[in-house]
Amino acid sequence: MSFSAITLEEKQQAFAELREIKTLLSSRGWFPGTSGNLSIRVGGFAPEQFAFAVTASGKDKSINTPSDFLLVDQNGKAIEATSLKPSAETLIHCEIYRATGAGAIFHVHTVFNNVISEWYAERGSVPIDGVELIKAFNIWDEEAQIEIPIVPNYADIPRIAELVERSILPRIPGILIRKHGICAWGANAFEAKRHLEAFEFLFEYAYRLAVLKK
Ligand SMILES: CSCCC(=O)C(=O)COP(=O)(O)O
Ligand SMILES: [Zn+2]
Repeated sequence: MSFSAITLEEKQQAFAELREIKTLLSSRGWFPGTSGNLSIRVGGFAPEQFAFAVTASGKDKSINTPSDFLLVDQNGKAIEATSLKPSAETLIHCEIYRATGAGAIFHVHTVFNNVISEWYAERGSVPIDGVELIKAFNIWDEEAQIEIPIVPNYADIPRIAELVERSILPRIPGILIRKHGICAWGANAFEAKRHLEAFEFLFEYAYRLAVLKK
């Protein structure tokens, strides 16, 4: 398979966008202990054109270096010669791209997303009722009620990836992995960031409400 369709300019632009979002999210403490990963799609949707830029595995995401990102194909394999390893969770990104046609996927571990995923684990979703920020998902119903899906966490990433793909809900641009973190996506980096921020706001809201109700 040839990826000559991806220009150096496209690659550099995707890496620059990833660097910018990585720096911002890191300043919020959303990549504790090297956790988290980010990706942006490059090229078209035909299998021979499909590729995405993804964070390299195990890096301290609060530091910017010349070797933070690489390009991978639809199966998560590097498409250029590199000593870098793609994120250990790249297969989850592959499945989300396949299922949604997204342009960017951001994954972060926070205390609020971990606690709320455990609190609602048996229900299998986090309920959110009538909160204004649901509109960040382009859901404009009066007093909208949504459920944010939760999947179990496994050591075997392909197992998580398969479950994620099966659990995606059409209106909800994200999925929680239990006691692990959130994957949020969008048509591009701007939208994926908006969705991620809305999820994190809603998780904190749900957490604080649950505490007050106790
Ligand atoms: C110490 S974080 C454990 C792995 C993980 O959940 C994660 O998000 C980071 O993995 P990566 O390979 O993308 O660095
Ligand atoms: Zn993770």
